[in-house]
Amino acid sequence: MATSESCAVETKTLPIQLPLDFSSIQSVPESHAWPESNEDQVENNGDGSLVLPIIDLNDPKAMELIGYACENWGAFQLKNHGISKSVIEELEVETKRLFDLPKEQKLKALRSRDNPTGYGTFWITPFFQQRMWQEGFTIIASAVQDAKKIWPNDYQRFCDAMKKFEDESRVLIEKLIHLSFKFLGISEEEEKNWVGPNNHAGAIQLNSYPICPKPENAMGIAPHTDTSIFTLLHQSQSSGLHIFKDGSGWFTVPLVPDTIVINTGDVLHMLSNARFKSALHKVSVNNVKHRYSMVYFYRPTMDQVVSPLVPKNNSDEEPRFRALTFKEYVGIKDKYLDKALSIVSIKED
Ligand SMILES: O=C(O)CCC(=O)C(=O)O
Ligand SMILES: [Fe+2]
Repeated sequence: MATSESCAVETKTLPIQLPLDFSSIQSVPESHAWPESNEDQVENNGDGSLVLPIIDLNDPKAMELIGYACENWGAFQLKNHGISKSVIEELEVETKRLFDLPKEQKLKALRSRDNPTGYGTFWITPFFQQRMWQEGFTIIASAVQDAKKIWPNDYQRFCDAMKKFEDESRVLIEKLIHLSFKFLGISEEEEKNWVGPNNHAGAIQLNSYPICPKPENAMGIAPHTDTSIFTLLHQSQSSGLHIFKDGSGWFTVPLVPDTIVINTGDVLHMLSNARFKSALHKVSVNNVKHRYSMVYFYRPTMDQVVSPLVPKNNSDEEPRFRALTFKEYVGIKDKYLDKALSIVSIKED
């Protein structure tokens, strides 16, 4: 991974808020009550007519299928993704070991204004009045520093599990970049600027959603898009991720054994000149199972310039976004959240 300076997931300007001590909670407190959270949570795929694509990476048509999914959904579930079962198992064990600790223990690695890594609430929390039913742990570059604060003598297995997850995730995402760039007609020469150790920054986000006494009144994570190129996500124990499809509404991403969820983020949306969606997604909670998710974000480095790559191959198409460094985009997103993409878009006269 790159240095922490070059891939902050969290902002340095927003206030730090403490997660709730879920272990002692019997009801949803006022601070965490979302009266309307479920009003728009209608299932649209109940009749099975339209479901998030499940793609086999070994399919000879994988490139077209991935391109089609990115254009229409901004997301898909992937089979034969190459992330080993043992890596996922260790990741689950270590994530659970972390979040099962008493709150005081986790607070030893609480994020601060100057350090965007470690334990805390989801980064969009300050944008909402109500709080979310979630606690998280962010890893940038290396987990060692934060893990040592929590387990001074027993941090290595946590760090090893995270490193293996990151290494295999990176390999997979670079394959997906190759296929999706090819689909978009972006040259292999250009692709070299977006892959490899010096041209990306990775981050891991571990999320825990404890059992909630009144899930219809709570929100796991509020709707947002990721700032990444691609995001890779493993949902553990229970489904709960929902993706918004234009013209149709919210879809639940079911738990499908041996698949991993992939979604496109804001940067790929911009690179593709808005041909690929940046998937709007949110998380619901439940009253039966403690849910966990383990997420890997593949992002550019802070100094990389993001601008639409497609028009270079197609002179008829006007760029829809202005060129800016990734650092500038992260700053805009930290300030304006869901308005960020429209702020950097070039308005038609
Ligand atoms: O828990 C999930 O399924 C989604 C998490 C998420 O959206 C994120 O970490 O950005
Ligand atoms: Fe997300």
